[in-house]
Amino acid sequence: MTVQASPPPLTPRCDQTAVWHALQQHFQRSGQHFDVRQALRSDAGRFARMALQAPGIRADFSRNWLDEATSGLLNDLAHACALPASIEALFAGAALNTTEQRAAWHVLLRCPEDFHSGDAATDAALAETRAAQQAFLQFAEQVRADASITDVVNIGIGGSDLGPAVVVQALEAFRDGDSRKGQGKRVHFVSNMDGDDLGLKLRELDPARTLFLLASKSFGTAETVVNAQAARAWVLQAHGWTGAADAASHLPERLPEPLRQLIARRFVAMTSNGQAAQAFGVQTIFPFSDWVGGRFSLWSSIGLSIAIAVGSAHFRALLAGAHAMDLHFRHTPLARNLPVQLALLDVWYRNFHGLATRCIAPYSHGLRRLPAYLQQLEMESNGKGCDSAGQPLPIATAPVVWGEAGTNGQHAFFQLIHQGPQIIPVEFIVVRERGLGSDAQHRALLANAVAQAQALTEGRSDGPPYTHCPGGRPSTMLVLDRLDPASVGALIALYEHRTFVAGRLWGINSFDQWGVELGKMLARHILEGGAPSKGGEGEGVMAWLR
Ligand SMILES: O=P(O)(O)OC[C@H]1O[C@](O)(CO)[C@@H](O)[C@@H]1O
Repeated sequence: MTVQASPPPLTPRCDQTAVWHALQQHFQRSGQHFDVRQALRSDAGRFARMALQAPGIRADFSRNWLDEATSGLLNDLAHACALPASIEALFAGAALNTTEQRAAWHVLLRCPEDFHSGDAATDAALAETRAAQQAFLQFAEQVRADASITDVVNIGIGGSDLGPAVVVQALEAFRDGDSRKGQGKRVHFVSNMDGDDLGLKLRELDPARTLFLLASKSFGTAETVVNAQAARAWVLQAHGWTGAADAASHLPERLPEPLRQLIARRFVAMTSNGQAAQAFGVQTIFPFSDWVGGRFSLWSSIGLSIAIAVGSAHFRALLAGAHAMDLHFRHTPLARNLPVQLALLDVWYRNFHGLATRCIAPYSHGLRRLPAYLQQLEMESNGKGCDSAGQPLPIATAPVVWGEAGTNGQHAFFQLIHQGPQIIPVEFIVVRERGLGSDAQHRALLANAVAQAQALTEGRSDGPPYTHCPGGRPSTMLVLDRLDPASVGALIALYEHRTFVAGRLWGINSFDQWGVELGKMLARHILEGGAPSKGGEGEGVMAWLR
């Protein structure tokens, strides 16, 4: 559905406010010399004062380079940038994606059944959204009940892969039954254009028992189209197709009726471009609105793989968790608002301390792909060099986000974080309740997370110099009570809102991705036989690849 979205509010960019200059002075005077180790030692109330609570998640900010003066100024900055107006604009469905004149209205997808906005256009969008949701959730239940299907393969990339993949992995414990006994579905994700991604999966699959979910907002993304075509060819060949192997020969109008029906049974699509999906041969299509951005789409029919894996009730619980975070974000004063405080910390570290990266360390096997998901969410949204008015930005924007599940990261890159010369803020994510392991295993895992945070702050100065760790290094700890649908929903919504807030402060349109488009355009050109750009290394490399 396309809605006539109102224009976004014109809010000041952070570096154009008077508070920015006050922050610069504060940084010069004292902010840059802040000693978190000293702050923790001298202030017994620091942890309690700096702890924040949001639905399903608690956050310890006390190990950050923040004092009251800094926090006060950062909160002033948020007000000076009219952040509350931006938050309202997000919820009102304003056209925040200015280059594409679209709203970024993913919050609407998680509104509970009984929610009425009181605004006719919003209620109409809600009604359409609910009908679409009902349809794909019903289908998910049908698939779950269909013993003839053992495997489901989601083919998509970027937001049409990472969001659902992270959630399915995180909620593995909620995927009922053993698929080998016909009690649940194995859910696979294929994204890479490299044929080995799909090829290796297909080796394990039975074409008569596999359902393909084609996840693509545009239904034009090269990786997804190529993989979908390869999957269609595989299904056709397995069912006796001896015709030509090229994709054009597999279009529905070229297939005999039984094979056309076969493709319609084996492939469904979640897309905003139903026409292209139909042309491919899909008949079961779950649409979603153009105001759902790719990296914010797991709440829409793009989340079908999640609903098949864990069931529609758990999918609704995921939405409810995200909605609870939406309410926190919309209604909590900025100083206690978790997404806002995380985004302000990003501004403080990136723009004042010059810290170029942030490490994500989920101490949870279920959340091991979260760093990859956040890379797209944060870097595709806020990795921009000009503001929404088209002006080049004189300030840094999104940090490089990276990471790995703890404790694996401890035995890989934590050495550099402890003793290397550059400072890398770490975001620990821990889950209080254990999963499948024993109590002892879980206690050891949590002890390691806390120990890392402590080691970063306290450091070490005894022993020979090579054992010294400077300490004083910043970290934040996010604590989930348990890894369940509601808290996973809340966690992802938290990151979405944090990304949005940082983007608004930097004056960025967080909802487009023109840099990615350039690469796509050039790849198409080269594939069609066009020469790579003149004068560079491009031609030489192409010669090697021929
Ligand atoms: O869902 P689509 O249209 O296939 O797009 C996939 C992904 O490609 C991008 O457009 C660019 O990476 C993402 O924003 C999006 O999530």
